[in-house]
Amino acid sequence: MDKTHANSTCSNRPDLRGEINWIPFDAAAFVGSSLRFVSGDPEGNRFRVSYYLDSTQHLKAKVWFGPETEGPPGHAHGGAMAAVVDEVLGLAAWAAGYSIVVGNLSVSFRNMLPLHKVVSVETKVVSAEGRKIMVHGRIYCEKTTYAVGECLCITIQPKNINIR
Ligand SMILES: CCCCCCCCCCCCCCCC(=O)SCCNC(=O)CCNC(=O)[C@H](O)C(C)(C)COP(=O)(O)OP(=O)(O)OC[C@H]1O[C@@H](n2cnc3c(N)ncnc32)[C@H](O)[C@@H]1OP(=O)(O)O
Repeated sequence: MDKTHANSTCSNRPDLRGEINWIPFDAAAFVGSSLRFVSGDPEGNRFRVSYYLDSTQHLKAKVWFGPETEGPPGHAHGGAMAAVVDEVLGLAAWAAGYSIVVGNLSVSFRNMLPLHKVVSVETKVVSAEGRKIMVHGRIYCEKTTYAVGECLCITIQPKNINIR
């Protein structure tokens, strides 16, 4: 699949191509292969995820919510959306150069997310004060916002985590 061409439509097929000027970001090469819960099964029926950096170096993701993310009939479980926000916003801090774990995560669910939908996740590191890195982001497709997240990340010593 060519991930370099624009795709701004809300297809029901898991087309995870990025938008114009997004550059593929290899999360496993960057932080190791431990991120299996959300992005570790690219052929599975839970999530399928592709990561990118946009032209301003902010981390973006295209995420397909498969049938195994179901909560309300036909729609994604809130925990599934929260898991995506947790991973993508945490990874955004890593991509910005901070070795972190997530200390506190706030997720506001704004619209029900239909299963089989490809959505985008945008992120922004909004502050860095001492060990506290604040990352904001949201899950959206075109004009619809499904969830908004605020993620307080705490820096750790890299030796406290083993990369696999
Ligand atoms: C070499 C590379 C390895 C690579 C490796 C790959 C990793 C690849 C990652 C990919 C991207 C991640 C994607 C998934 C992200 C997760 O899901 S991470 C998993 C979920 N999170 C956790 O399990 C974290 C569990 N919590 C902890 O381990 C510890 O509480 C923490 C967060 C490390 C903090 O503990 P601590 O180091 O003892 O620090 P502590 O002195 O308590 O707090 C430091 C400061 O932070 C504040 N703080 C701490 N926790 C909180 C909180 N929950 N709320 C508010 N403030 C807090 C404190 O108030 C304190 O503030 P100040 O007093 O300095 O003003």
